[in-house]
Amino acid sequence: MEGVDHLADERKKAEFNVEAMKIVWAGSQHNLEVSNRISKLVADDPAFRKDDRTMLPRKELFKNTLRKAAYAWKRINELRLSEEEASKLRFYVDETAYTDLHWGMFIPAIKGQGTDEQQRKWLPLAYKMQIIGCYAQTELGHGSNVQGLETTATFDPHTDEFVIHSPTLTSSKWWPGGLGKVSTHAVTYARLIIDGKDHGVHGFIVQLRSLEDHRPLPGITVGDIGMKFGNGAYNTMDNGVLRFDHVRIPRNQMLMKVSQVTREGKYKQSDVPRQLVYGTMVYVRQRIVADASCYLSRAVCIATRYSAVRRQFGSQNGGPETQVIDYKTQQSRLFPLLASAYAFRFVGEWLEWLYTDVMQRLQANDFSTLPEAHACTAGLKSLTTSVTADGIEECRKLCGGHGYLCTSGLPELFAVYVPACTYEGDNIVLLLQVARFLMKTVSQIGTGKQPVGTIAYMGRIEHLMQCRCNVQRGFAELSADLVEAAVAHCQLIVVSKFIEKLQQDIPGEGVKQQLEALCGIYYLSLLHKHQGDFLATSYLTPKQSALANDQLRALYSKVRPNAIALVDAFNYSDHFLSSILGRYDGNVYPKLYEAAWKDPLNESVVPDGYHEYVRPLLKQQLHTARL
Ligand SMILES: CCCCCCCCCC/C=C\C/C=C/C(=O)SCCNC(=O)CCNC(=O)[C@H](O)C(C)(C)COP(=O)(O)OP(=O)(O)OC[C@H]1O[C@@H](n2cnc3c(N)ncnc32)[C@H](O)[C@@H]1OP(=O)(O)O
Ligand SMILES: Cc1cc2nc3c(=O)[nH]c(=O)nc-3n(C[C@H](O)[C@H](O)[C@H](O)COP(=O)(O)OP(=O)(O)OC[C@H]3O[C@@H](n4cnc5c(N)ncnc54)[C@H](O)[C@@H]3O)c2cc1C
Repeated sequence: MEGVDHLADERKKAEFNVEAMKIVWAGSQHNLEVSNRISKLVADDPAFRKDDRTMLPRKELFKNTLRKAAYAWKRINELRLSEEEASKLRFYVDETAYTDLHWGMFIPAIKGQGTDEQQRKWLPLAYKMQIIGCYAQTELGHGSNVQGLETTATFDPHTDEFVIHSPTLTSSKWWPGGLGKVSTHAVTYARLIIDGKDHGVHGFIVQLRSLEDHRPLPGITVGDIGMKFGNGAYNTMDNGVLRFDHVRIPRNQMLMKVSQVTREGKYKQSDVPRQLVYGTMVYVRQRIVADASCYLSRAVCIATRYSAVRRQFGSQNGGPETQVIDYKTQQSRLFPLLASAYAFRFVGEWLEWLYTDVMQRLQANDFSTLPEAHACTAGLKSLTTSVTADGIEECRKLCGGHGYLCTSGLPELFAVYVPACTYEGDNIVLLLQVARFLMKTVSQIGTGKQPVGTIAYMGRIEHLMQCRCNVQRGFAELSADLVEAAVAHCQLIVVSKFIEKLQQDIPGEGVKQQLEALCGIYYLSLLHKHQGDFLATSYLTPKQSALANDQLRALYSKVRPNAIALVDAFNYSDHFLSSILGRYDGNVYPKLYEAAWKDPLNESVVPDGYHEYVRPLLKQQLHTARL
């Protein structure tokens, strides 16, 4: 019934202060306040309706996204929202759009790789959205292999310009978000050619479309690459294709913080690592880790609330059937994901600190932690997006048949999220980077260079030092095993940061105890999943492994009465969750039934097509029956 909280009894079971946990999840009282205010602003505004997305044809869907982005920008300016509040508003609008790349990559690329003069010129235009940018790196023929990109930027000393060109079909830029129909400019990655010499991949600001009539500029061929996975989902984004036919740009539009080209055509490499040209990807990868905890927590919130509402089997003497959340199988699938959502939240906070620290060190020309930052951002992006994508799908399955309905919110959540395993770096390619970092660390053990930070534990690998085995032995041959080692390394980082979080002062009655239980579930579920490795290497005895499993089950029982309160602490509105199964009030069945009749297919009792295609069939069958 309307107005009744069908989960009230569950909420009464909570053994901790939910409001205090909301602050832990938000990161601070201030963050919680801003989230509450902006989330309500969006939820209360019908202009931000999103329950129709999966039913709109693509052109209508995309125009609707443009409308929402323009309206959001209007509200941001009317309300004079800060950058933090504006970012929160785009988050709660919850619709992938060209603005993600304008704010999330185009601007960071200029800030990270542009000179002060270039930043002064371009950032004010971008902040006012007087230009709209995208990040055009990937090509039809190359994405992972950045050094294999084919687009060229040839310096012309006669005109002091670069000539940007797409020499082959495979050099066509392909995938950049916002490129297909909206962006007026791109940070484009191309091979710098001076006097016939190839200096490798560098970033260039290139205008693509007229600021007067939005038509492509001379030499520019640009469009959308077509429909992607799922209805609605990522089809609100205009991922594009772009070709250059000898497009000329001024020399000062090469991003020159990392390296420069003088008027005379002399190439100068600053005394900074060339990898800083990859800096924008590192920035986004660390943000994607925080993003993963948001997506995973949304799916877990839906599946947990529905698991408490859903009853199936187990009725005693006509009493109520058993809540499916009480089945140990349901708990063993759901609670590790709940624990992972919290774990990723905390490792995301730490990674943001690591990234900020590296950026501050770069200011002082201290590049000592850049390799660790690359390995951590690459590895944790890979780990958290893989677990989150698989976790959203598991949450769909945890909801049985109703999880497959669009009104559950889970199919679209999965379709929107799953490319995160690929963009900003294919997850396996990134894990290979971590593996390379680990092997390099091992090769340095015994040379006096003690591992520190997240690899400090490797300093204790005595046996590797003694055998001095050829650590470079067949990296390619052993790469699958090395990828598993990389995953384990990243999981250790997540566990370590969860434990470090618990060592902080955490206010609120019972809050720390709940987080300790979730931390235990996180690492014991990993131990259970990988117990073969621990047993094979004698790190665990069979008895210890059995004890760990017993403790894991005991922790499930400890979390069970708090499960609903633990997902309430995510503080997601019904609008943001956009899920009948995940409604705060648990009023699922009446709302599912109500929603079904709103489907366009039910606008007519007899479906279009009956008279052309069904009735003749029936009549034919009737005729046969008479024979
Ligand atoms: C609340 C809101 C949150 C919002 C969240 C944000 C969400 C926004 C997402 C929007 C959606 C989509 C956007 C998507 C954008 C994109 O996909 S952009 C394109 C991304 N492409 C990639 O990631 C390509 C992946 N490939 C690479 O990174 C490199 O090519 C690779 C690292 C694989 C290989 O590098 P190479 O230079 O070829 O060579 P290698 O020999 O391997 O490395 C040499 C050396 O350099 C070190 N290295 C490599 N990369 C980095 C780096 N990024 N930083 C620092 N150091 C780096 C490497 O470790 C080697 O060092 P060594 O000492 O010699 O071992
Ligand atoms: C939704 C979406 C949005 C995107 N947005 C942007 C954007 O805004 N800007 C942009 O520039 N790009 C963007 N991209 C492109 C994205 O960055 C690339 O698709 C991604 O980096 C993967 O590269 P790839 O497609 O070349 O994959 P590939 O590298 O071709 O991967 C194919 C397979 O090969 C494997 N593989 C590749 N190399 C190795 C190796 N050395 N060893 C072992 N296995 C290997 C991979 O693991 C994978 O299994 C986007 C992509 C998507 C899906």
